[in-house]
Amino acid sequence: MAPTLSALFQCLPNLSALSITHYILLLILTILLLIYTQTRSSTPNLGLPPSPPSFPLLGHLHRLGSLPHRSLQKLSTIYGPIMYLRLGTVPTVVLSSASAVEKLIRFNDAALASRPRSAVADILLYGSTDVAFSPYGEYWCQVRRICVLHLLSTKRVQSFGFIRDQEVSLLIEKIRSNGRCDSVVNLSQMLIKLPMILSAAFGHKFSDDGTSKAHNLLKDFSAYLGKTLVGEHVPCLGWYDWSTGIKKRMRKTAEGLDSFIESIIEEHVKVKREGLEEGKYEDEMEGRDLVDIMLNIQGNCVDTGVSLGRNNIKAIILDMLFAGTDVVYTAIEWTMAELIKNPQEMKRVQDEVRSVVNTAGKLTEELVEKMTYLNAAIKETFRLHPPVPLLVPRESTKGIELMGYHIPAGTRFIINAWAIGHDENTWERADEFMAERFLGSSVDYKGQHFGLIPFGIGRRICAGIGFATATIGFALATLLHHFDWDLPNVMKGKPLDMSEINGISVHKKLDLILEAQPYSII
Ligand code: HEM
Repeated sequence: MAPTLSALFQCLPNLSALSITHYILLLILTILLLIYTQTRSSTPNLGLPPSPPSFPLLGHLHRLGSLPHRSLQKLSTIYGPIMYLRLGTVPTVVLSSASAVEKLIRFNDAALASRPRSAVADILLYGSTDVAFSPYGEYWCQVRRICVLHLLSTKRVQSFGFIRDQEVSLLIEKIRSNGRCDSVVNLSQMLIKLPMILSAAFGHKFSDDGTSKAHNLLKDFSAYLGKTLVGEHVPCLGWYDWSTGIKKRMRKTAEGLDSFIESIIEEHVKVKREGLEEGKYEDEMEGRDLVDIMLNIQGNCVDTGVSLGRNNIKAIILDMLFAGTDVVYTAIEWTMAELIKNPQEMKRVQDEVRSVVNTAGKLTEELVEKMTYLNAAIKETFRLHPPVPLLVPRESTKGIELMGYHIPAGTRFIINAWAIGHDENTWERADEFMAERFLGSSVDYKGQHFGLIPFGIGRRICAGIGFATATIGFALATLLHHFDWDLPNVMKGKPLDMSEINGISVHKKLDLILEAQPYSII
């Protein structure tokens, strides 16, 4: 399959924003590249995995398209579950099957525990000093440990149960009061205002305005983290990023988020200062939120071995903020969309939730854990719509032998969790939503079953699985218990639009607008 002109243009974002001069420049460049387009296979015989034809200079960048998880999955049906791509100058291996990932992680977890340097993460995450993008090493180990210990451990997650309860009750109240005028609800817009992580991690109450503002910035943050900067991959085309103004826009988003996080930190500093002045502030960690704890550790590396500066703290807060709001909300939205698309599944889940709650008298997180059909529906959604479909890229720190190929150190690894979830070799009727496939099955998403890896795998697996699943399960059970959900009359009989919009987390493109009828026990 020869690379096409239109395919090339797909990889270059925001072309519509370009002037005619840029188009002409690009056209000339493209023609030059086409003149030099070579052979059907660009893989030199170095024992590397199969590779599609490529352009000189751009390599396979143009193959990513606007939804890379889908483009790469299509390519994998031709070139196999392990493919070699050259993204500009960046050697990249893409894995698209459970068995390929299992072989990779079982034997090479440590060699694959680092992240590649990313110019986007450097701009947005204070030089990649957060947990998710920092390279493997002592700093990563310590900051991950701090987050797990003080925010994400099972004990801490349980202790935030009352916050989830409060926030979800508020959401239900908002939907009810909206329903007094109109039973049609923009559920997506309601969900983005669920500020559970804000309250849990930052001990902070935000207005609807505050959470909406933060959410809009986080939406851009996600979109940028999912982008491929041309100049990062092909340094001599760095002018292209400059000409589109993308870096300038990224910096603006970073500044917006910075001032939001500064306000959180400043409030903590003020409370601490006032407390100390009044002799009421105790230094013990128990009961303090993550920001307090990091401020206490700031500049003091005796206990932890790392010294946290203000920017490090902000980077870590941003990680938690993004994962705890945007990614969690994405999962709830996809599950509701699938249940609406599959009314029989909706009925089974809702019958289960209501029967459990009606018997117990009140919904609790312990009860949610026991709701087998609801939990099966959540797993099925993670399979079909992993919120972070390409996980977060890895980079090999030493040479690896994998499936008969030799992959040198310094190679980027993309693991396509979306392709794995849609793989007919692992899943029967893979494109259908069938929650019951998980009933009585031990398959879960905690990194032991390589066919279902929405939270990743190995030592860089998501640190917030407990927080995420407690929030998602409780929010969904409450929504399904309190309301009957359907499409609004004008949309009935039409297929629900499930288009996606790209980012590091992949959202539903269109808001989920539903009719919510309050449920009452007769
Ligand atoms: C549905 C919700 C979520 C999904 C699908 C998700 C998914 C992921 C994925 C795919 C990774 C990369 C794993 C890898 O490289 O193998 C990751 C990393 C991470 N996640 Fe989550 N996540 C979710 C929620 C959360 C929450 C609520 C938090 C914390 C508040 C969190 C904190 C983290 C952190 C700190 C990392 C970086 C781990 C590391 O690099 O060591 N996540 N997550």
